[in-house]
Amino acid sequence: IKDGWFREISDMWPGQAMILKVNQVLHHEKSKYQDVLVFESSDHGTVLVLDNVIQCTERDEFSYQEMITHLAMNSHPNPKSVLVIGGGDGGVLREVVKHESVEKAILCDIDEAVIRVSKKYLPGMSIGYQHPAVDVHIGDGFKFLADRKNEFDVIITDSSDPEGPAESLFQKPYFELLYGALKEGGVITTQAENQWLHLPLITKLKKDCKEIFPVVEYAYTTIPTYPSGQIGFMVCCKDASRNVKEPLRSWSPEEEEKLCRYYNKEIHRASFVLPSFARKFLS
Ligand SMILES: NCCCCCc1nc2ccccc2[nH]1
Repeated sequence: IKDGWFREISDMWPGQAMILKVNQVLHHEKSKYQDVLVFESSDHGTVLVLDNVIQCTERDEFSYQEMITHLAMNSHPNPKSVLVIGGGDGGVLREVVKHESVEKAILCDIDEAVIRVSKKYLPGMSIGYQHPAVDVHIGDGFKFLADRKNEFDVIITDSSDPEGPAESLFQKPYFELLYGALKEGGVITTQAENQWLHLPLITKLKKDCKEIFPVVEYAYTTIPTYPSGQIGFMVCCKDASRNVKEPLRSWSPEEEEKLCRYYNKEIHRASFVLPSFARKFLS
């Protein structure tokens, strides 16, 4: 932080940077895995930063949390057991428990510092931890999945970027583990980066997933404080007949209004519609 501004400079998005005005640093520590920073911004609420990369801001986190969650949950007929890998802020859990069918929601994040800090400084997201169906496991998601077979209806990988502790969550062996941990008809979503910045990575990711899952589709959401203002998801299903581009279940318009600020059944469909420069690599 210099002269009261935070700059998100990274070689993952060369030559560009999001810059946010800092009112006050609330917390800064070196955890076992990464540098953890929380600051009060002038206009985007409280901001969580891991290794100098913005993970979420109070102003726009709902876009990402709702889409990564409901694209999966509403593509499943009756999700009862759900696993979240990463997502230590608790925002995805907050979204998962909006579905009455959920009987068990487990969150596995490698870094206890992210959970601790989110509970203290991000109450609007960490509220997800309070639900009775929720269990928390601190550890490597990769290892957690290795001995779980045929256990989950939905698995959401809310990871940070490939540079850092989440590196293994972007490689084919991880998707093999996801496939094995899912029950039949299971659905996954993963944080799958930005089509303007990471098209080769996303293309490789889709190729790897298609060698494992019969249904693989890339969708994206708009989120102003992520690099280039949007981020995508890989949505996969074990059931070859499932069309994940259409919500299998949906709330009424009134319920949608009450429950979500970004997700709705129309944007579920729209989020899979890609610009031509990306579609030709991701069809
Ligand atoms: N450069 C885009 C980064 C996307 C990060 C998504 C995200 N936000 C998170 C917050 C807490 C823990 C894990 C998280 N994963």
